Amino acid sequence: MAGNWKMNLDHQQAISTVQKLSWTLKDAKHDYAAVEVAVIPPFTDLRSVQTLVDADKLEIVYGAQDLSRHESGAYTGEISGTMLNKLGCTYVVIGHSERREYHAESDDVVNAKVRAAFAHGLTPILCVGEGLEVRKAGNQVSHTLAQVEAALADVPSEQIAKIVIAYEPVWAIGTGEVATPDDAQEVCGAIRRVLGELCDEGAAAGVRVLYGGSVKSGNVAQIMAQPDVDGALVGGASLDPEEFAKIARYQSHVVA
Ligand SMILES: O=C(CO)COP(=O)(O)O
Repeated sequence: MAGNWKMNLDHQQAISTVQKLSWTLKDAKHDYAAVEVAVIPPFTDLRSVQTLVDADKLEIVYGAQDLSRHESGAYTGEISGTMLNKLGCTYVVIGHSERREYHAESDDVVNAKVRAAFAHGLTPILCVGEGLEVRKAGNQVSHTLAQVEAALADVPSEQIAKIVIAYEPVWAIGTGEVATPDDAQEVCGAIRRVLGELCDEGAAAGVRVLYGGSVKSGNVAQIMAQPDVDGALVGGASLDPEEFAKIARYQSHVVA
């Protein structure tokens, strides 16, 4: 379960949020081996989160929301994979729809960033998903698979086996309009099939495919019950540590 904070919470708020998340999960005796918990704060929070996680030996992992495709140099405002690695990041979100839309990130840029992440020992959380027009036309599967294939062009199969893919239908992000469990399964299942073609079926079975878009504690269990949904990339609901802890603990509130 990964919490994408987007442009919310400064470094002081980050410390109290991660502390509360960790206490809540500790009280509930959360099994981190069963459900990994990651936070994805803004760049300016990462050093504070690293210091807290290291000092208190927390099992929560963390990552960044973007990285530069470049190694170093005259790229004002950009952050390299080397820098994120040094901050102890496990993950980096790549190709979020907000970056594709507001920063004109093309599939080529996304592909270069995926390769840069792997080159620096970071696990990409590659975001893909269709907008409303594509969904209305019924082309969500072909659109999303084309994004996956473009993002993974020339990425070696050993690396593809380690990637995390987040299917985030754009019309479900921040709208309260959650995709139905069947909608999520349709595209997540198709993503896994194409991963099987790009590496092999065994490796594809082990890739974590997440769903993202208006996930809350009240709807996460039905989505997680789908065979090809392995986790969630949570936006708004991850800003509240108690709510995010409930999402991570979805197994404890499944009604049998
Ligand atoms: O974009 C998302 C996560 O990356 C989803 O955001 P919301 O959970 O706020 O809809």
